[in-house]
This record gives sequence, C-alpha cells and structure tokens, in this order.
Amino acid sequence: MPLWGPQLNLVKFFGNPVKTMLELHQSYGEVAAMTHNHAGWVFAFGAKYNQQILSDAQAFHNFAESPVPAPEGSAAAMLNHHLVSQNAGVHREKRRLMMPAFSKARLLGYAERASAVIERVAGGWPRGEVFDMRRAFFDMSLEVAMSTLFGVDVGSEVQRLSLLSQRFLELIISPGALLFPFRVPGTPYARYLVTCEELVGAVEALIATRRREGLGSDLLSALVGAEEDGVRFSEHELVGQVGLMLSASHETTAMSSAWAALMLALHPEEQEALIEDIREVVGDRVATAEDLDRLPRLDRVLNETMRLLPATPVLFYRRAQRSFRLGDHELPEGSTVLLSPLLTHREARVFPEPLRFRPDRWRDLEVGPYDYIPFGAGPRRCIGGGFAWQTVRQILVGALQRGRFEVPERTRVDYRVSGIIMSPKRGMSLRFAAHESPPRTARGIDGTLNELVALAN
Ligand code: HEM
Repeated sequence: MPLWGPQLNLVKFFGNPVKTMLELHQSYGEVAAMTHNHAGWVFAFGAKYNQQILSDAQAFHNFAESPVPAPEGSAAAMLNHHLVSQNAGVHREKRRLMMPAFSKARLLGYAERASAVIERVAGGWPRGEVFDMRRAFFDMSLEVAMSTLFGVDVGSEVQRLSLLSQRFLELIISPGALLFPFRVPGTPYARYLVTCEELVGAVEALIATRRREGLGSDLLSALVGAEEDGVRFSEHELVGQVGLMLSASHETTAMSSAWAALMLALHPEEQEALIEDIREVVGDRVATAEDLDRLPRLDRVLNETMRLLPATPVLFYRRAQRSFRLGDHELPEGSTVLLSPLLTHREARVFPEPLRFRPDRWRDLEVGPYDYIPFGAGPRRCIGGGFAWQTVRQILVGALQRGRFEVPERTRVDYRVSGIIMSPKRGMSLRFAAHESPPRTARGIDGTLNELVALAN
C-alpha cells in the first residue's frame, strides 16, 4: 500500500475520481490507500472485494450523516432520512416497505405512463439536425420520472422540482459548503440550507396533493400508502424517501441512455441491426413490456454500454464497523472503503478485450453478481434498477423508431464525474438522422472519453 502522498490523492480524487482511480489501480494493484490517517480511505478493486464488502451490510455501513452538516430539526436533516443513509435492521425494514412500489405490476403501470411521454418528446426531436443529446436525454428522463414516479406532468412544476433537486445534489458536496458550514447569507452553506427548505416544501406539497386527490398508480402513491406489518413511513421520513427518489431517479437513467446512443452512433452496423430488430418486433406501435423482452440485442447493447461507461463509476463508500482484512492488509474500524463498477468491469478474465465495445460478448457470457455491478450488488443493490432498465430500453426504442444517431466529424466528448454520476462534460453533439437519409457517421471522436473506450480510429 502506498505510504506517501495519500492526502494529495484525496484532493486529486475529488478533481477527477475516474482518472485518480485508474492511476491508483495501475500503480498499486487491488488495494490502494487514498489517505494516510489511522482510519483512512481505501480503494478495493475487483469482484472478490466487491463481494466481501457489499454482501456484508452489518460490517460495512453506508454513511449515515450528510456530507454537509445538517442542523437538528432542519429541512436538511429531514432530507437525510432515507434508504441510502439507513443501515442494519432499519435499512432492511424500510427497504421491505419500499419494495412493493417496484413490483412487476407497478412497473407495467409506470411503463404505460412513460410511453406517452417518450412518444411526445422523441416525436419532437428535429430529424437531420445536430443537437446536444445529453440535454435531450436529460429532459426526456426527467419528464418520464416526474410523470411515472410523482404524477407531475405540468412543465413549470417539472422544471422547478428538477432545478431544486439538481441544486441540492451540487450543494451537498460543494467544497464551499463543506469548508465553511455557517449560515452566513451569500455563502454556499446558506444556499444549501435554503435549497433544502424549498425542496422539503415542494415534496410536502406533492405528498399533500396525492393525499387530497387520492392515491394513484405512481411511485409516490405507493410510498404514501406503504404499510408492512403495521410499519409505515413517518411524515418526516416520507419527505426524505421521496426527496431521495427525486434526486436518484432520472440523471442515472438519462446518462445511461446518452452513452448508449453514442456507442450506437460509433458502431453503425450494431445500430442498423438493432433498428431492424425494432422494426420487426415493434414496427410503428408504442412498444409494450412484452416487446422489450423480445429485443435481446437491445439488452446486449445496454449491458455493454453500462459495462464500459457505468453511470456511477465510483461508488459504495462504506464505513467499516470493526477492524477487517483486505488482502494482506489489516485495516481499523472506521476505515472508508470505496469500490468501483468501472474498474470491476475491466477485468480481462471475465471480459476479454475489455476496452472494446462488443455487445455480442453478452450472447454466452457468464458473469457472477459481483463481476458486473452497474446497479450495485447485495442487500443494497439499486432498488430502482428494474424501473431504470425498463425506462432506458423504452427511451432507446422510442428514439430508434424515429431515427438513427450519428457522430459528426471532429466531435469531441470529454467525460466528467459530477456528484457520483459520469456524464459528457460539455454535452454530446450527435445528429439525429432520418432512417431514409444516407448514413454518414464518424467512427471516432476526440476527447478524454478515448481513455475509457478503445474505438476504431
Ligand atoms: C441507470 C440508472 C441507475 C443506475 C446506474 C443506478 C445505480 C445504483 C447503484 C450502483 C446503487 C448502489 C449504491 C451502493 O451500493 O452504494 C443504487 C442504489 C439505489 N438506487 Fe439506483 N441507479 C439507477 C436508477 C435508479 C432509479 C430510477 C431509482 C429510483 C426510482 C434509484 C434508486 C436507488 C436507491 C433508493 C438506492 C439505494 C438502495 C439501498 O441503499 O438499499 N436508482 N443505484
């Protein structure tokens, strides 16, 4: 384990988590310390450590406290009452309470609402023009999430909730708020507290409307009505859980869709074959859930996209509840362990030629639950994974029924990690071409994305 320069690693890490992680892995192998304190920050790379850490939720807890201090009784404290900050028995109990909201029957209802939004939004994308696909998928996923999860279809309300949740996610890890957590007007911390108050107000209003108008088929209704063996969410907790769903649900979905669109544009034969499959199975109809299950090529493309470009490349900050061994190293209680889907997915033993985009590898690939973890693994695996998988497939089918993605010459795509999500840094300019137009796509791009994927050029 490196014993020099580790504090510097932490600063570098927050600047570019993916790059730092790749360098640490290359220099030090499977276990690398990022800080030099008694109970420091440690990276553990690979399926073996994923299993050790993720399967044992008793020994490794999620961070219970918010990164930026949340004064007792404040709106910020309310927003920190949710599944991600809960541990042990409480986490198990609350997760069970939430599971019916993601049942198969509920997912079918969400799919129906989502398809109406996707039809409208994709139908409005201008054919033959180059535009920012990061923005386009973001707006589409946002509208889908607001409609299916919260029953909100009014444009101004969608935008307000989106702005509040984005501002909240930025400020909760903003260095300014972390370094100076005092409510002095004009400071990031003061802005953070005000944003929390506005977000809580908005969530309370959503809950009140749902109660007044009667429960429906959306996720919010399922959470408001959730009950298991007499256990229900308290009013405060309901606000926190709904706030979490607001912030966890759409950007991950949007970026997974956007990365898949880019990979398809860069691999035109794969895209044409997929368009042909969609034509055969779905035609011009709105795709049903059964249609989606009859498009195995779509699953392969998505599996491969999420392998190479997982929406959450570094994750799973876990705090050890007792001392433990990691390989040859004995680590103390209180150590923070970080795991990485991105690095896990580059294991050549499981994924030969790991940097190549090869959807066909998924035809007969056998992967263990800790070899492939875009949605995590173990007792904290993404609870919205089924919904996200369904939504991304619906979005891609809706788009590919209307056109194809193309990369204009000299397109630059840099990646960045903001919060925990990996996205194209300055957007992603793609052409959305009509099926009838002659194909003209570049096979390569400029930019730092080339560090993560081996493209043809
Ligand atoms: C492509 C989209 C998505 C990706 C890649 C993704 C990824 C993940 C990952 C990797 C975890 C595990 C985190 C950990 O172990 O520390 C997670 C957890 C979680 N996700 Fe997702 N997610 C997606 C969509 C969603 C959606 C749509 C929702 C809600 C509707 C959601 C809600 C959650 C929640 C509540 C947890 C915490 C689960 C727990 O601690 O028990 N996610 N997600």
